[in-house]
Amino acid sequence: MTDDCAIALSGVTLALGNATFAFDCRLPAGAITAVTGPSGSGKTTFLNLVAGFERPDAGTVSIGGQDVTALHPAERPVSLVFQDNNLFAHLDIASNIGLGIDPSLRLSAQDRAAVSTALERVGLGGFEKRRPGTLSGGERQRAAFARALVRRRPVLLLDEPFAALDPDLRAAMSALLVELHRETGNTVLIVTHDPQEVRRSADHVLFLKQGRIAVNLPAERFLSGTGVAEADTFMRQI
Ligand SMILES: Nc1ncnc2c1ncn2[C@@H]1O[C@H](COP(=O)(O)OP(=O)(O)OP(=O)(O)O)[C@@H](O)[C@H]1O
Repeated sequence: MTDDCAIALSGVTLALGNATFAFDCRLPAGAITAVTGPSGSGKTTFLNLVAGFERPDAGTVSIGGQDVTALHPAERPVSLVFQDNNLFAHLDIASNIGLGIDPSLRLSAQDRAAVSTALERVGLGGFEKRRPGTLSGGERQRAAFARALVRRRPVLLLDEPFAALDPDLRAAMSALLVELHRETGNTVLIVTHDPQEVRRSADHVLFLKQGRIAVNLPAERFLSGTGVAEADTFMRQI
Protein backbone atom coordinates (compact mmCIF):
# COMPACT_ATOMS: atom_id res chain seq x y z
CA MET A 1 0.00 0.00 0.00
CA THR A 2 1.49 3.35 -0.97
CA ASP A 3 0.61 6.76 0.37
CA ASP A 4 0.32 8.14 -3.15
CA CYS A 5 -3.41 8.40 -3.35
CA ALA A 6 -4.48 9.42 0.11
CA ILE A 7 -7.16 12.06 -0.13
CA ALA A 8 -6.90 15.02 2.20
CA LEU A 9 -9.32 17.90 2.74
CA SER A 10 -7.75 20.60 4.89
CA GLY A 11 -9.87 23.39 6.29
CA VAL A 12 -12.36 23.04 3.45
CA THR A 13 -15.48 25.17 3.71
CA LEU A 14 -18.24 25.67 1.18
CA ALA A 15 -21.66 27.32 1.16
CA LEU A 16 -24.31 26.18 -1.34
CA GLY A 17 -27.61 28.02 -0.90
CA ASN A 18 -28.55 27.58 2.75
CA ALA A 19 -26.29 24.57 3.23
CA THR A 20 -22.81 24.96 4.68
CA PHE A 21 -20.06 22.39 4.66
CA ALA A 22 -16.81 22.10 6.61
CA PHE A 23 -14.54 19.14 5.96
CA ASP A 24 -11.17 18.32 7.47
CA CYS A 25 -9.98 14.78 6.97
CA ARG A 26 -7.39 12.46 5.57
CA LEU A 27 -8.50 9.20 3.98
CA PRO A 28 -6.22 6.21 3.61
CA ALA A 29 -4.60 5.37 0.28
CA GLY A 30 -5.39 2.04 -1.32
CA ALA A 31 -8.54 1.55 0.76
CA ILE A 32 -12.27 1.49 0.08
CA THR A 33 -13.83 4.30 2.11
CA ALA A 34 -17.62 4.32 2.46
CA VAL A 35 -19.02 7.85 2.64
CA THR A 36 -22.32 7.61 4.43
CA GLY A 37 -24.77 9.56 6.57
CA PRO A 38 -28.37 10.80 6.44
CA SER A 39 -29.98 12.24 3.32
CA GLY A 40 -28.77 15.80 2.80
CA SER A 41 -25.71 15.38 5.05
CA GLY A 42 -23.31 16.30 2.22
CA LYS A 43 -22.13 12.98 0.76
CA THR A 44 -22.46 13.99 -2.90
CA THR A 45 -20.99 17.41 -2.12
CA PHE A 46 -17.99 15.71 -0.48
CA LEU A 47 -17.43 13.61 -3.63
CA ASN A 48 -17.90 16.69 -5.83
CA LEU A 49 -15.16 18.48 -3.89
CA VAL A 50 -12.78 15.55 -4.45
CA ALA A 51 -13.77 15.25 -8.12
CA GLY A 52 -13.53 19.00 -8.74
CA PHE A 53 -17.18 19.70 -9.62
CA GLU A 54 -17.30 21.95 -6.56
CA ARG A 55 -14.49 24.27 -5.49
CA PRO A 56 -14.10 25.09 -1.79
CA ASP A 57 -14.63 28.68 -0.60
CA ALA A 58 -11.56 28.09 1.58
CA GLY A 59 -9.13 25.28 2.24
CA THR A 60 -7.39 22.73 0.04
CA VAL A 61 -8.08 19.35 -1.49
CA SER A 62 -5.14 17.09 -2.19
CA ILE A 63 -4.79 13.69 -3.79
CA GLY A 64 -1.63 11.68 -3.33
CA GLY A 65 0.12 14.67 -1.82
CA GLN A 66 -0.69 16.91 -4.82
CA ASP A 67 -2.79 20.01 -4.21
CA VAL A 68 -5.60 19.62 -6.77
CA THR A 69 -7.82 22.45 -5.48
CA ALA A 70 -7.37 24.53 -8.63
CA LEU A 71 -7.53 21.63 -11.10
CA HIS A 72 -10.51 20.88 -13.33
CA PRO A 73 -12.18 17.47 -12.94
CA ALA A 74 -10.52 16.14 -16.10
CA GLU A 75 -7.09 17.04 -14.73
CA ARG A 76 -7.56 15.12 -11.49
CA PRO A 77 -6.42 11.48 -11.19
CA VAL A 78 -9.96 10.24 -10.65
CA SER A 79 -12.65 8.30 -12.45
CA LEU A 80 -16.27 8.60 -11.49
CA VAL A 81 -19.50 6.69 -11.48
CA PHE A 82 -22.31 9.04 -10.54
CA GLN A 83 -26.01 8.37 -10.05
CA ASP A 84 -26.96 9.62 -13.49
CA ASN A 85 -24.62 7.40 -15.41
CA ASN A 86 -23.78 9.90 -18.17
CA LEU A 87 -23.84 7.48 -21.08
CA PHE A 88 -24.10 9.07 -24.53
CA ALA A 89 -27.38 7.98 -26.12
CA HIS A 90 -26.05 8.11 -29.70
CA LEU A 91 -23.05 5.86 -29.04
CA ASP A 92 -23.16 2.11 -28.56
CA ILE A 93 -22.07 0.62 -25.25
CA ALA A 94 -18.59 -0.38 -26.47
CA SER A 95 -17.93 3.22 -27.60
CA ASN A 96 -19.32 4.63 -24.36
CA ILE A 97 -16.89 2.48 -22.42
CA GLY A 98 -14.07 3.11 -24.89
CA LEU A 99 -14.39 6.83 -24.06
CA GLY A 100 -13.00 5.90 -20.66
CA ILE A 101 -9.78 4.84 -22.41
CA ASP A 102 -9.50 7.50 -25.11
CA PRO A 103 -11.92 10.44 -25.48
CA SER A 104 -11.27 10.51 -29.24
CA LEU A 105 -12.11 6.79 -29.47
CA ARG A 106 -8.94 5.79 -31.29
CA LEU A 107 -8.91 2.34 -29.77
CA SER A 108 -6.36 -0.39 -30.41
CA ALA A 109 -7.36 -4.05 -30.63
CA GLN A 110 -6.06 -4.38 -27.10
CA ASP A 111 -8.28 -1.49 -25.94
CA ARG A 112 -11.32 -3.10 -27.57
CA ALA A 113 -10.50 -6.37 -25.84
CA ALA A 114 -10.27 -4.47 -22.51
CA VAL A 115 -13.75 -3.01 -23.17
CA SER A 116 -15.20 -6.46 -23.81
CA THR A 117 -13.51 -7.87 -20.71
CA ALA A 118 -14.89 -5.02 -18.56
CA LEU A 119 -18.38 -5.68 -19.98
CA GLU A 120 -18.10 -9.36 -19.15
CA ARG A 121 -16.97 -8.60 -15.62
CA VAL A 122 -20.04 -6.46 -14.93
CA GLY A 123 -22.31 -9.12 -16.46
CA LEU A 124 -22.90 -7.32 -19.77
CA GLY A 125 -20.93 -9.60 -22.09
CA GLY A 126 -22.18 -9.24 -25.69
CA PHE A 127 -23.74 -5.78 -25.09
CA GLU A 128 -21.07 -4.00 -27.19
CA LYS A 129 -23.39 -2.89 -30.03
CA ARG A 130 -26.41 -1.99 -27.91
CA ARG A 131 -27.42 1.67 -27.41
CA PRO A 132 -27.91 2.92 -23.81
CA GLY A 133 -31.63 3.51 -24.50
CA THR A 134 -32.13 -0.24 -24.97
CA LEU A 135 -30.66 -1.10 -21.56
CA SER A 136 -32.45 -1.18 -18.20
CA GLY A 137 -31.47 1.38 -15.55
CA GLY A 138 -29.41 -1.22 -13.69
CA GLU A 139 -27.66 -2.31 -16.88
CA ARG A 140 -26.77 1.31 -17.65
CA GLN A 141 -25.29 1.67 -14.16
CA ARG A 142 -23.21 -1.42 -14.72
CA ALA A 143 -22.03 -0.07 -18.09
CA ALA A 144 -20.96 3.16 -16.33
CA PHE A 145 -19.07 1.05 -13.80
CA ALA A 146 -17.33 -0.78 -16.66
CA ARG A 147 -16.29 2.58 -18.14
CA ALA A 148 -14.73 3.61 -14.82
CA LEU A 149 -12.90 0.28 -14.66
CA VAL A 150 -11.17 0.67 -18.02
CA ARG A 151 -9.89 4.13 -17.06
CA ARG A 152 -7.57 2.66 -14.45
CA ARG A 153 -7.16 5.93 -12.57
CA PRO A 154 -5.66 5.73 -9.08
CA VAL A 155 -8.83 7.07 -7.43
CA LEU A 156 -12.32 5.75 -8.13
CA LEU A 157 -15.32 7.80 -6.94
CA LEU A 158 -18.71 6.10 -6.86
CA ASP A 159 -21.95 7.86 -5.91
CA GLU A 160 -24.60 5.25 -5.06
CA PRO A 161 -23.48 3.24 -8.09
CA PHE A 162 -25.60 0.18 -7.39
CA ALA A 163 -28.68 1.83 -5.88
CA ALA A 164 -30.98 0.85 -8.75
CA LEU A 165 -30.01 -2.82 -8.65
CA ASP A 166 -31.94 -5.55 -6.88
CA PRO A 167 -30.34 -6.91 -3.68
CA ASP A 168 -28.67 -9.96 -5.28
CA LEU A 169 -27.14 -7.98 -8.11
CA ARG A 170 -26.10 -5.23 -5.70
CA ALA A 171 -24.26 -7.81 -3.58
CA ALA A 172 -22.61 -9.24 -6.71
CA MET A 173 -21.47 -5.78 -7.84
CA SER A 174 -20.05 -4.98 -4.37
CA ALA A 175 -18.15 -8.26 -4.50
CA LEU A 176 -16.83 -7.28 -7.93
CA LEU A 177 -15.78 -3.88 -6.61
CA VAL A 178 -13.86 -5.51 -3.74
CA GLU A 179 -12.25 -8.02 -6.13
CA LEU A 180 -11.15 -5.32 -8.58
CA HIS A 181 -9.92 -3.20 -5.71
CA ARG A 182 -7.74 -6.08 -4.52
CA GLU A 183 -6.28 -6.39 -8.02
CA THR A 184 -5.56 -2.69 -8.55
CA GLY A 185 -4.99 -1.41 -4.98
CA ASN A 186 -6.65 1.84 -6.01
CA THR A 187 -8.25 4.31 -3.61
CA VAL A 188 -12.05 4.09 -3.69
CA LEU A 189 -14.69 6.40 -2.23
CA ILE A 190 -18.19 5.01 -2.39
CA VAL A 191 -21.25 6.98 -1.32
CA THR A 192 -23.89 4.64 0.02
CA HIS A 193 -27.08 4.64 2.09
CA ASP A 194 -26.85 0.92 2.55
CA PRO A 195 -25.36 -0.44 5.80
CA GLN A 196 -24.92 -3.86 4.15
CA GLU A 197 -22.76 -2.20 1.51
CA VAL A 198 -20.63 -0.62 4.25
CA ARG A 199 -20.21 -3.98 5.95
CA ARG A 200 -19.45 -5.81 2.69
CA SER A 201 -16.96 -3.51 1.08
CA ALA A 202 -15.59 -0.76 3.33
CA ASP A 203 -12.12 -0.70 4.88
CA HIS A 204 -12.78 2.77 6.25
CA VAL A 205 -15.93 4.79 6.97
CA LEU A 206 -16.69 8.49 6.86
CA PHE A 207 -20.06 9.33 8.43
CA LEU A 208 -21.36 12.81 7.65
CA LYS A 209 -23.94 14.84 9.53
CA GLN A 210 -25.21 18.27 8.50
CA GLY A 211 -22.27 19.05 6.27
CA ARG A 212 -19.68 18.01 8.87
CA ILE A 213 -17.67 14.84 9.48
CA ALA A 214 -19.19 13.08 12.50
CA VAL A 215 -17.08 9.90 12.29
CA ASN A 216 -13.85 9.03 10.44
CA LEU A 217 -12.78 5.52 11.44
CA PRO A 218 -11.47 2.21 10.12
CA ALA A 219 -14.48 0.00 9.27
CA GLU A 220 -13.74 -2.49 12.02
CA ARG A 221 -13.96 0.23 14.67
CA PHE A 222 -16.96 1.85 13.01
CA LEU A 223 -18.82 -1.47 13.01
CA SER A 224 -18.14 -2.11 16.67
CA GLY A 225 -19.77 1.18 17.72
CA THR A 226 -18.79 4.80 17.32
CA GLY A 227 -20.48 6.58 20.21
CA VAL A 228 -22.24 8.80 17.65
CA ALA A 229 -25.93 7.89 17.96
CA GLU A 230 -26.86 8.43 14.30
CA ALA A 231 -23.97 6.30 13.04
CA ASP A 232 -24.70 3.46 15.45
CA THR A 233 -28.41 3.54 14.59
CA PHE A 234 -27.51 3.47 10.91
CA MET A 235 -25.51 0.26 11.28
CA ARG A 236 -28.23 -1.39 13.38
CA GLN A 237 -30.59 -1.18 10.37
CA ILE A 238 -29.09 -4.39 8.94
N1 LIG B 1 -26.07 23.71 -5.60
C1 LIG B 1 -26.75 23.71 -4.45
N2 LIG B 1 -27.48 24.80 -4.06
C2 LIG B 1 -28.15 24.80 -2.88
N3 LIG B 1 -28.15 23.78 -2.01
C3 LIG B 1 -27.45 22.68 -2.34
C4 LIG B 1 -26.71 22.58 -3.57
N4 LIG B 1 -26.10 21.38 -3.60
C5 LIG B 1 -26.45 20.74 -2.45
N5 LIG B 1 -27.25 21.52 -1.70
C6 LIG B 1 -27.81 21.16 -0.39
O1 LIG B 1 -26.77 20.68 0.41
C7 LIG B 1 -27.21 19.60 1.21
C8 LIG B 1 -26.33 18.39 0.98
O2 LIG B 1 -26.56 17.90 -0.31
P1 LIG B 1 -25.85 16.55 -0.83
O3 LIG B 1 -26.45 16.22 -2.15
O4 LIG B 1 -24.38 16.70 -0.75
O5 LIG B 1 -26.34 15.51 0.29
P2 LIG B 1 -26.32 13.92 0.28
O6 LIG B 1 -25.82 13.51 1.62
O7 LIG B 1 -25.56 13.41 -0.90
O8 LIG B 1 -27.86 13.60 0.14
P3 LIG B 1 -28.66 12.34 -0.45
O9 LIG B 1 -28.28 11.16 0.41
O10 LIG B 1 -30.09 12.73 -0.24
O11 LIG B 1 -28.27 12.18 -1.89
C9 LIG B 1 -28.67 19.37 0.85
O12 LIG B 1 -29.46 20.00 1.83
C10 LIG B 1 -28.81 20.03 -0.50
O13 LIG B 1 -30.13 20.52 -0.67
